[in-house]
Amino acid sequence: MSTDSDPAGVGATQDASTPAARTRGLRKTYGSTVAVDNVDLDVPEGSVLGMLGPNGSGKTTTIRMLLGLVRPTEGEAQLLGHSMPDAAAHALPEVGALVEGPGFHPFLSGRDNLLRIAAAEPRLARSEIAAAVGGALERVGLTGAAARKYRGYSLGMKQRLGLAAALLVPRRMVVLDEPTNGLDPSGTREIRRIIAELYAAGVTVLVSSHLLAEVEATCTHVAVLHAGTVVAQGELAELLESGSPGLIVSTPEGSEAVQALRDNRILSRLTPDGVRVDLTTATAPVALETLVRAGVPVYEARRARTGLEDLFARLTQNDPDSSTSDDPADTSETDMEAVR
Ligand SMILES: Nc1ncnc2c1ncn2[C@@H]1O[C@H](COP(=O)(O)OP(=O)(O)OP(=O)(O)O)[C@@H](O)[C@H]1O
Repeated sequence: MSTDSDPAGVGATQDASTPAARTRGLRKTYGSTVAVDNVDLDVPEGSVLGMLGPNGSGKTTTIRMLLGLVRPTEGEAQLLGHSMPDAAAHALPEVGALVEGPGFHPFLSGRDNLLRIAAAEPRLARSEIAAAVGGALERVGLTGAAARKYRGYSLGMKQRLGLAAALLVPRRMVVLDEPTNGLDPSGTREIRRIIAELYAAGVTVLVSSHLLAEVEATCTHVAVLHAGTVVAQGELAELLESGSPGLIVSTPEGSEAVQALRDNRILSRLTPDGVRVDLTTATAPVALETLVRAGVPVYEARRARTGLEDLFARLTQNDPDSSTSDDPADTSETDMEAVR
């Protein structure tokens, strides 16, 4: 952490309780387009925070402001305690980032591109460069393609190379903008593994995604963006548990089902998805047994969406680019690939 004299007032003032990244009243406009509006984001130190939002919700713009690549129209952005973009030189050496357009040279091989980036990395001694590049290529599964020219790489290989560049040296924080974009299912699994490794090593990770299932699989915290604004934020487990637990029962006799449950003091209501049983008033087996005993045919019973799932489904239901499977746990990796 920097303790340099700081006449511009842009240096770090960070203790253990300070978030690794923080924004207050962050806003960015492009002409009449409001890309980000009044965003207050906290990325706790040591967390994996998923910035979740449909396409165009402001994820990339927020990340770019945090990394000092774009100057906010209004508000503040702090990275590792440093004000961005003014103190970028203090914060960025400790941050690895994968953002759009990483600027690789098309006619150089993957390895040579990384060697160029590694040569400009102040934290790597000359004698360490070859091993760092080899290690990063290995980590993202690109060793076999390292000698091929970048321009021949698939989108997934380009993503992997960008990730390798972000992981050339150990970092305090890693920022990944849609890292699974263009990856096949095995590539997606590798990204999850790398994020889990970073988390285990105490590295703070900020990762954006437009898929709830993706965030559920990798993150400890989540911030949901919609139309440039944070609409929900907190620990993933808490947000997933928000809302009362419920069971959705599919039956052609909905009214009879609700009546039978009511006769047994079990709360339920008819919804477009089926009969929603309030599981604070009975367990699922008891509710189902009640229905069966009353002669109500039960075609299917499944867990109702949590508050977060509900919220995200509502935000994305008109977005053709987003996966809106009824049950996000069902979103297969093939689906994830298909929606990009
Ligand atoms: N340089 C720019 N000039 C004009 N408009 C922009 C610019 N960058 C972003 N926008 C607009 O700001 C809004 C937010 O874009 P942003 O890329 O931050 O969203 P996103 O959530 O990252 O979306 P995606 O997942 O599609 O990348 C969009 O309406 C976008 O068109």
